[in-house]
This record gives sequence, structure tokens and C-alpha cells, in this order.
Amino acid sequence: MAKGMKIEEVNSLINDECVDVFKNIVECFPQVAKAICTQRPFRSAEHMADVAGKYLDQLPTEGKEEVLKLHPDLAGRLADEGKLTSESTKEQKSAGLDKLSAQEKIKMNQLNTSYREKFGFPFVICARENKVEAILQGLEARLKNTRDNELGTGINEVKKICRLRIDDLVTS
Ligand SMILES: NC(=O)N[C@H]1NC(=O)NC1=O
Repeated sequence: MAKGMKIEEVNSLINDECVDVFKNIVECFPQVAKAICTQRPFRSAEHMADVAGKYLDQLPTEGKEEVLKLHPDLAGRLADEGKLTSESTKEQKSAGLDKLSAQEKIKMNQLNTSYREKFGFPFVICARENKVEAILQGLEARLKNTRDNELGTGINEVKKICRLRIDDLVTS
């Protein structure tokens, strides 16, 4: 319904409608929409994404952990069961994660498990900016990082996902 709204339309929505339209710009975390809808008017989709990014940056460590924990594993159980959000389904598909070979699938699941065991939150990457190979390589490389580092990197990826989700909803 909201696909391709002009920024002027976004600015003129009543607050509840605005929150409803943008509730999943960060996966299962409508707090971002709640925070940014009160900061209208926006000049553009880009401006909106900047404001959302600033909100994510100012979250305390626990808030950032909570955001990461709300992300489904790439090619994980929820994907297998067809229980991803529509946004995540589309993103995972665009990276080719719905067409993994048996070997790739095993590797992805093993690395995701190791990552979660080491850091206590899931591996998050902007799937639309990557393909299977780059995701597997990124997982292996990022497993070697510190927790602090990964908290920052994960949130930066959430910001990229958020920017693309806003672009899907707002025409520039
Ligand atoms: N785990 C993870 O990165 N999940 C996400 N990435 C993305 O682009 N969409 C997601 O759901």
C-alpha cells in the first residue's frame, strides 16, 4: 500500500499511520519508527535514513544487542519454515540464500552457530549488498573479531538494511 510514497505524503501522515508504514525498517523493532516519525518533517528518504541511523547509534549497548538479536539467521530455521518477515524473505532471496547447495547450507549453519556462541547475538549483514560467497567469507572473517567490534559492525549493517527498506517505501 505504501510503496512509493512521496516524502510530502510521509510528512502528512498522522503519527500512528507513519509508525505503521515504517514499523519494520529495522527488523521486528518498531521503536525506530516510533522515534523517527515524531521527528518529521523529512526532506527525503535519505534524510529519514540518517535520522534512523542516529537513533540506532545512540542506543546503549543492551539496546544494540537487542536489535541484533531480533534478526533471523541467514538461511536458518525461520527461512526453512517460511516464517521470515516479507522484507527478510526478499533480502535473503536477493543474495541467493534460498538456493544454497547442500554444502553451502551446512557451512552457513555451522558458521552462524559458531558466531552466535562466541558473541551471544546473530551474525547480521546487509544481504541485498552481498551474494552467498561474500556472506560466507564475511562470516568467517568476522568470527575472528572482538565482541565490541562486531556490535558496531552489526549495527552498521542494520543501518544499511534500514536505508534500503526506507528506499522501498519512499520515492526519491
Ligand atoms: N542475519 C541477518 O543478517 N539478517 C538479515 N540481513 C538482511 O539483509 N535481512 C535480514 O533479515
